[in-house]
Amino acid sequence: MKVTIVGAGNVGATCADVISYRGIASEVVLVDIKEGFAEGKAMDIMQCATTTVFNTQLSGTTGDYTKTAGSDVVVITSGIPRKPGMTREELIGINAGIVKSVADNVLTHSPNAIIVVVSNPMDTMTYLTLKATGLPKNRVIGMGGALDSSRFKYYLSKALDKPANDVQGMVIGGHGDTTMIPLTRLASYNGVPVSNFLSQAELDKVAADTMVGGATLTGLLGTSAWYAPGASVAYLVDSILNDQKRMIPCSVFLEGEYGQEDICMGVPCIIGKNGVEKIVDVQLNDAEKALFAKSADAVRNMNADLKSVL
Ligand SMILES: NC(=O)C1=CN([C@@H]2O[C@H](COP(=O)(O)OP(=O)(O)OC[C@H]3O[C@@H](n4cnc5c(N)ncnc54)[C@H](O)[C@@H]3O)[C@@H](O)[C@H]2O)C=CC1
Ligand SMILES: O=C([O-])CC(=O)C(=O)O
Repeated sequence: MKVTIVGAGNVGATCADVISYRGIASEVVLVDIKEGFAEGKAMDIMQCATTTVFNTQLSGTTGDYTKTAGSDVVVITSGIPRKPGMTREELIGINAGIVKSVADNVLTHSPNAIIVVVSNPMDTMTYLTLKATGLPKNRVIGMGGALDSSRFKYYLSKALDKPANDVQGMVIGGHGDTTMIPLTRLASYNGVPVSNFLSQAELDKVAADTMVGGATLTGLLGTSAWYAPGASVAYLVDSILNDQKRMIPCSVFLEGEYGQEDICMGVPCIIGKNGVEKIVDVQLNDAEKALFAKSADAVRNMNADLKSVL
């Protein structure tokens, strides 16, 4: 199976690295516009083949999309990341044009690919990709919920003082500092509701920390995060390529689900070889429904800014 990753920067290269050493795909092509950059990243990762022990064939190209031909999955990470103090939404002006032209280029050579959108503001970039390409909705998937959920589980595990892998939880809604919805009511420690162990104030803090998880890292690092984002993309790609049918919150096109239409937002999805195979309808309570509607209003406002590119 072949994966193309456009953008060989922090997130793209990390994703290529994880896909390679975990043997998720047989071939990975990295594409970037910076001369020699994707080639260099691919060569560096390939030189891990005998130490981390993998057989994935990784190559890089400066903008030659013929090398991406026949990809099963294309990941779009090209664009600028935010700096401390910025929101993801502020990136739309530059990233919309980049994402649209990249989507056109990849589809010319891989007309059957499933596209995973990572560039921010991710929900709006996913909507743009869907509208600009006219692809069926199962083949355009925004990655954000997998990452936000892994951060949620990290903060829950810290509050519980228990291993993160014993914690279950999910974040839905928009992938923004104020639009994410960590579902604390449904989170569990090995099946036992976390409310058995944590007070409401502790749960509220976990939710608040999760929502600004990306901003916290941006403040610490000077640019946005990449290890967990890259690994989260690889996790999603694994479920597609290996038809794992995992339930992963992803930003997908809604047509009435969760009370929303004509928008891409994070909801739990079954992800398999056909991309989005099902949207799982989780019964939200009234407070969660209100948060989802508010989140949708914010994402819809952002989508309105796409008028000049669509
Ligand atoms: N959805 C999510 O959960 C996450 C999204 N992001 C977003 O992913 C994007 C990438 O972040 P980083 O990798 O940290 O940035 P980065 O700056 O390290 O890498 C971006 C790369 O894209 C390349 N690029 C720009 N225009 C291009 C084009 N037209 N064609 C091919 N390559 C092009 C740049 O040369 C650069 O190497 C940002 O928009 C960031 O906000 C980052 C983390 C998580
Ligand atoms: O915070 C950012 O700008 C990058 C991102 O989406 C994340 O790490 O969640």
